[in-house]
Amino acid sequence: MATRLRPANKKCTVIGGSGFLGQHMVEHLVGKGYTVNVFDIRKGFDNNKVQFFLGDLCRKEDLLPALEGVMVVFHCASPAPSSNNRELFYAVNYIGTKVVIEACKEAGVQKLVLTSSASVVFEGTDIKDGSEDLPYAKKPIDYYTETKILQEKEVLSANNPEGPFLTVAIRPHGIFGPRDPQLVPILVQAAKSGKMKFVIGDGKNLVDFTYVENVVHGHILAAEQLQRDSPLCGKALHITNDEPIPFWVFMSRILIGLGYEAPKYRIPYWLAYYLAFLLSLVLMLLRPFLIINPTFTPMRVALAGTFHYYSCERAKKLMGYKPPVSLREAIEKTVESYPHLRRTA
Ligand SMILES: NC(=O)C1=CN([C@@H]2O[C@H](COP(=O)(O)OP(=O)(O)OC[C@H]3O[C@@H](n4cnc5c(N)ncnc54)[C@H](O)[C@@H]3O)[C@@H](O)[C@H]2O)C=CC1
Ligand SMILES: CC(C)CCC[C@@H](C)[C@H]1CC[C@H]2C3=C(CC[C@]12C)[C@@]1(C)CCC(=O)C[C@@H]1CC3
Repeated sequence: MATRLRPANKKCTVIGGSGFLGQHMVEHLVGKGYTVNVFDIRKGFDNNKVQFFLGDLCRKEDLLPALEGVMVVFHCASPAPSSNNRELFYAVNYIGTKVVIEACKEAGVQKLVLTSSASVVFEGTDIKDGSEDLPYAKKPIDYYTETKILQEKEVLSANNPEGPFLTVAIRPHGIFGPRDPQLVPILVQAAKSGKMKFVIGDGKNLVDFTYVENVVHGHILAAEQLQRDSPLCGKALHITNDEPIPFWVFMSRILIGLGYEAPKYRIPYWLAYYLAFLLSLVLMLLRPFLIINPTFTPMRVALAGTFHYYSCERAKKLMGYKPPVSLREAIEKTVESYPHLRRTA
């Protein structure tokens, strides 16, 4: 196994460090004795142990000051997946990532760890224990995923041990945990407005949900073990909780934990998908007059009604990954962290 980073090499930058995953990354890195720079378009929190650099990753001149003397860059910035802004996804995830690579090389950064997504291979049909060797989706489920594919390809092909500039992509799936602005808040909002009554499909489809601290652990392991001649160089690695769970069991545990009822009726998958598709067409036609962001989108129905879980054998074998937090503990910690979303009478 490769040697760990020496203290002198422990200066890093977290691009997207104000976001959900980014903030957890920063806390763990500081706890492990790293000197941490945060680069983001917004300041998401206060911490006098880290240095903030505010700017747009699409601008090299904004990035360069945040990369001075830095050995490792973690790139976990992206526009929110629920956004409809195609131009923004392309500009930030694809063009912006090329700028990140250029800036890293210019600043002498030696390692780039990208937060990719396991969804880069998902086309809306079942994936069971999928490995990293599955081909990229030819028809990605949305534009966010299309640009995550372009981004990952850029980062992995930039790997150049001679540089040395070493790259690796971490592919988590369904990240959840304290302070997540997406999964639990959207679920609770849907429950509050009476929309969480139906299980889509037969409820048996297994999905990976990954606790944020396990995702952080996977990133830090990869950074520390990314060395010239390491088998991690230029590779993508799934990082999951390694405990796939039926989608609706997971959702029900969160809902019940927060005092809401679990969905109890069934709707066939194809019916839910076509209803969501029809709704999205109607809302598209209405867009010049009225903007509504629906809870049920074809993409969410596909995520809720199909099997999609991934093998993390490669991460186990190549870097000794083992999720530190079990799913049971992760759900408990998550539920406890949202007292403000708990049902009141
Ligand atoms: N949340 C999830 O379930 C999953 C997320 N991912 C990936 O993990 C990464 C982190 O996601 P989250 O923390 O959930 O998202 P987030 O939205 O909480 O954080 C993203 C951060 O990127 C920043 N950002 C966006 N555009 C920027 C720009 N042009 N310049 C500088 N900073 C910019 C935002 O201000 C935000 O702080 C993303 O790359 C996402 O694609 C992958 C798999 C699953
Ligand atoms: C209303 C319900 C049908 C579902 C509510 C929960 C959803 C908001 C989440 C369930 C699976 C999640 C997920 C993502 C976002 C939030 C969910 C759709 C991602 C799309 C986030 C970005 C990725 O890279 C992939 C994720 C897959 C799972």
